[in-house]
Amino acid sequence: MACGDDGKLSLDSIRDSLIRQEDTIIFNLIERIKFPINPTLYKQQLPPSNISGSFFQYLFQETEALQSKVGRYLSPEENPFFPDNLSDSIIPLTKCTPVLHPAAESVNVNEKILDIYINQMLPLFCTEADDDANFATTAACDIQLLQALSRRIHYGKFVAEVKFRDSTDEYKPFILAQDRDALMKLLTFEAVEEMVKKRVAKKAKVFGQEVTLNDSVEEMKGKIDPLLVSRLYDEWVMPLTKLVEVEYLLRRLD
Ligand SMILES: O=C(O)C(=O)C[C@]1(C(=O)O)C=C[C@@H](O)C=C1
Repeated sequence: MACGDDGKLSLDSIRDSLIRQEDTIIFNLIERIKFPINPTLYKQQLPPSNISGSFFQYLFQETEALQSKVGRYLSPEENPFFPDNLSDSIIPLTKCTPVLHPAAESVNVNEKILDIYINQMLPLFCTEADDDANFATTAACDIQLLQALSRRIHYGKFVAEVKFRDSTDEYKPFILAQDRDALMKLLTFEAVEEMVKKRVAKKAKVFGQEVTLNDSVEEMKGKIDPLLVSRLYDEWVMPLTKLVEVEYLLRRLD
């Protein structure tokens, strides 16, 4: 959502952005699964070391701190994983009318995303082969992928805002009653979710194809299992997006 795009805010335009973000997530996944899990990266400090926490945490925190200095977290689309570790931006804030309610800043599910990523996603997508010692490169892929997942999931704030603006009378009573279940039901479109699952599986098949100059139409094993990508969206990406939507709506009238 670029600065000044408020007038173009519609459910269709927000969904178009979610569709484009699928490409980023799938390409980043393909990059990450070139490497095994590399568990040492997340578990222990690598010697010699005077850092606290895992090597991955260190790299991620330092990356965020640097990106924060150059304005990454001035964007309402970006949500930090380590908000307590950020430096002020040296880039001045662009003056544009905020699209989201100010309470949006307090909605951040990155702790959940990181936990699911390390403990459930990586074992599902990556081989458990021995560490290959490509720790820094693996972590760089992780950071890109986690930031893409986080951006997609927190886009739920924009989805919720547009749904609230389009159907204020329907949402308002449930927000006033702080009724999570009713909000969840109201914002859910099962047919859309089915389309998303099918589309990401198809994209995974196409993006993961081996491209050769040999014209014989031999089916080759793709770089990524399309069913796993569909499962990623079904079990984590869409439920977390909906959680963000509910959390945002609960605060929308504050
Ligand atoms: O497109 C929407 O309406 C959304 O809220 C996004 C989304 C998703 O995460 O893709 C989430 C909930 C809906 O049930 C359908 C799709």
